[in-house]
Amino acid sequence: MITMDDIVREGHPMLRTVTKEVPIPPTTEDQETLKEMLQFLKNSQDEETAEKYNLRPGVGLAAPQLGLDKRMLAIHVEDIKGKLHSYALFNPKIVSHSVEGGYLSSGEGCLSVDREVPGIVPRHARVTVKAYDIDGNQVKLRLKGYPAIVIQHEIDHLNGVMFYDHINEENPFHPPENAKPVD
Ligand SMILES: O=C(O)C[C@@H](Cc1ccccc1)[C@H](O)SCc1ccccc1
Ligand code: NI
Repeated sequence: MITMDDIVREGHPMLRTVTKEVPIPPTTEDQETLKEMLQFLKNSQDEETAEKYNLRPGVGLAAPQLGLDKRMLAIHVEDIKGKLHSYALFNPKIVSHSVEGGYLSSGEGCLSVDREVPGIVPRHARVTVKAYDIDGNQVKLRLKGYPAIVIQHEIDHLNGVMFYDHINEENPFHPPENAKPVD
């Protein structure tokens, strides 16, 4: 099982790498890894398991955070209406997005960053993502709200981008133009 020991931290070169597409159909090895990534998120959100294995709660995880040069990610997060968005994706791509921006008013964190970095992270309010599911089938997701923020955070990891790269240095809490808080 994946634990915090498997997650690379700031300074690791893979966190600043534009990662490689995964061959489709996926190999059994890549399928197993992606399944473990989703299971990590479920484990991290289960109080007993998280305490037993000292897991930080996570709503998303990208393969480069495990030191893997692969474009694959998992998200496991409820939206504001309580609908669960649980996805394990190969080669995700944002194919369109809203003009309107969105952000978490409390800012963001990262399992690969062992420090607080305060500030608003400007993102798109809504995104349409094309990807391949665990079986190698093409999927198209239209996400808004918190799930949209999470998948943008994870796709950033596939491109070597950290959440704090987006924070306004002069005024970290300046609300971005034409954007709304999603939480
Ligand atoms: O490091 C990661 O990629 C996982 C992040 C994902 C994240 C996405 C959007 C906004 C904040 C974080 C972790 O989930 S950070 C820990 C966490 C857990 C629950 C809720 C918010 C943050
Ligand atoms: Ni992160």
